[in-house]
Amino acid sequence: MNTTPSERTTIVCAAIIIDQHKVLLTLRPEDKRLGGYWEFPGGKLEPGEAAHAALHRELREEIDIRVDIDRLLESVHYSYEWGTVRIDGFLCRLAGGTIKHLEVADHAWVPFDQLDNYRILPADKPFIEWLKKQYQP
Ligand SMILES: Nc1nc2c([nH]c(=O)n2[C@@H]2O[C@H](COP(=O)(O)OP(=O)(O)OP(=O)(O)O)[C@@H](O)[C@H]2O)c(=O)[nH]1
Repeated sequence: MNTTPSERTTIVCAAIIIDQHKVLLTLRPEDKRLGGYWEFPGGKLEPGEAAHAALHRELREEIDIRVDIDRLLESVHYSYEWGTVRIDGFLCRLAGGTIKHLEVADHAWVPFDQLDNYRILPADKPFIEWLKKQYQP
């Protein structure tokens, strides 16, 4: 049976958490696919799971924080050699907790004008470009 492109797309939620003109990036562990790249915390939706619920779950599992979700910034489609992802990037504010490295190798609060210094997953480019536009020297 043929599958449509949407059936082959992995849906991922990502939290773009902004605090005092800095954004939170997390470092993927070396033993994961695309290890060593920086990304926004988040992950794959489980079957039947809503995006907001997935985001809260992933943030608890990966770094043990809580957020308030403001809005969906953008859905980005990107094809890696192993498959296509749709990343739903949500603008968020920190609501509680202290960051722990439960499933990440490191974290950084990055000023928008220093994002180019980080090796970030290529799919995240539209989010990065949007953040850089928010920086007004
Ligand atoms: N969390 C996250 N994933 C991203 C981003 N950008 C991006 O391309 N991805 C891709 O989306 C997928 C998310 O998978 P993941 O490995 O983080 O999710 P997960 O924790 O649920 O997966 P796992 O249970 O297989 O370990 C990965 O293929 C990752 O490369 C991003 O900014 N944040």
